Amino acid sequence: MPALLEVRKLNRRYFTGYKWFKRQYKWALKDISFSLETGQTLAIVGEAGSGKTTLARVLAGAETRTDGTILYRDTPLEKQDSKQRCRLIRMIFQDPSTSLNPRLTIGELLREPLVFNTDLNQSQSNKIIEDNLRKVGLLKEHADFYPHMLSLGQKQRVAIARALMLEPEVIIADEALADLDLSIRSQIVNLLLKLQQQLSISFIVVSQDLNIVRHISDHLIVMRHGEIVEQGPTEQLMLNPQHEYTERLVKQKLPDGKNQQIVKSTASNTSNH
Ligand SMILES: Nc1ncnc2c1ncn2[C@@H]1O[C@H](COP(=O)(O)OP(=O)(O)OP(=O)(O)O)[C@@H](O)[C@H]1O
Repeated sequence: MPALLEVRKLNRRYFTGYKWFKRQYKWALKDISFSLETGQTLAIVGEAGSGKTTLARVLAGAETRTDGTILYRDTPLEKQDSKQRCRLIRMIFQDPSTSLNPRLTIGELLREPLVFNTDLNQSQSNKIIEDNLRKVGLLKEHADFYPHMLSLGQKQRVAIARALMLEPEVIIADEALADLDLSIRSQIVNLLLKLQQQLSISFIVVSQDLNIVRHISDHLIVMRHGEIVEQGPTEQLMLNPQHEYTERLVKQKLPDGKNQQIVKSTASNTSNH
């Protein structure tokens, strides 16, 4: 069975200007290869500037790649039509306060992806909006609210509902939990795990927070200067890092990590994290 997503030798460079009349480039991604299975969570970690966001954006189609291949079930992603591709991979951003248009109600924000990508009528769309608000723990009445009327945690739930609207197979969360306080963050982690169990969604989670990463991910990619320095099962990488950089990262961000059990949580056992 082919992987849901397989990424082979992905590169992204940015033009940075001229030096002695020669074009100069910055390589944000160098020969990135990995695969993602259905219902699994892949976490991408690394210091600032290591290429995590660029990778997330290239995968989501928000950024072009310089070269390399992305296969969706053995077929190049670009062979999917653009609507199909939009449905396949959705993205959630760090700050819902800026990613949600303040002039639109929650209902209008959730309706947008349906309007652009489906032929559903008003009442069919209303039903999907209501269903997805419920799935993320909000009420159907929230459809009439504006973003500023919601807490940060509720806004991030709306962002998740918006990502769910087209029934994607992959959701990419770029530091989507970073701005939330600890208890709200636990609730959102729990929600993501519950959605994954119910809907078999695969997640790609970009995070600097190794505490979150170890609870949420099955596989881990460690990036540095645009390259993958190490990848493998999360537990294995955190308990027995092979690369000096991974070891340093684990020691730095998870000082007592090696003494703690590192397993992906299920929705039912995360309530006290
Ligand atoms: N549009 C661009 N033009 C030129 N360079 C860019 C551009 N976008 C990103 N870069 C560079 O590519 C590298 C990777 O950036 P990226 O934002 O992907 O890193 P990151 O790991 O997500 O960092 P952070 O954790 O700070 O978000 C950085 O050196 C950055 O300066």
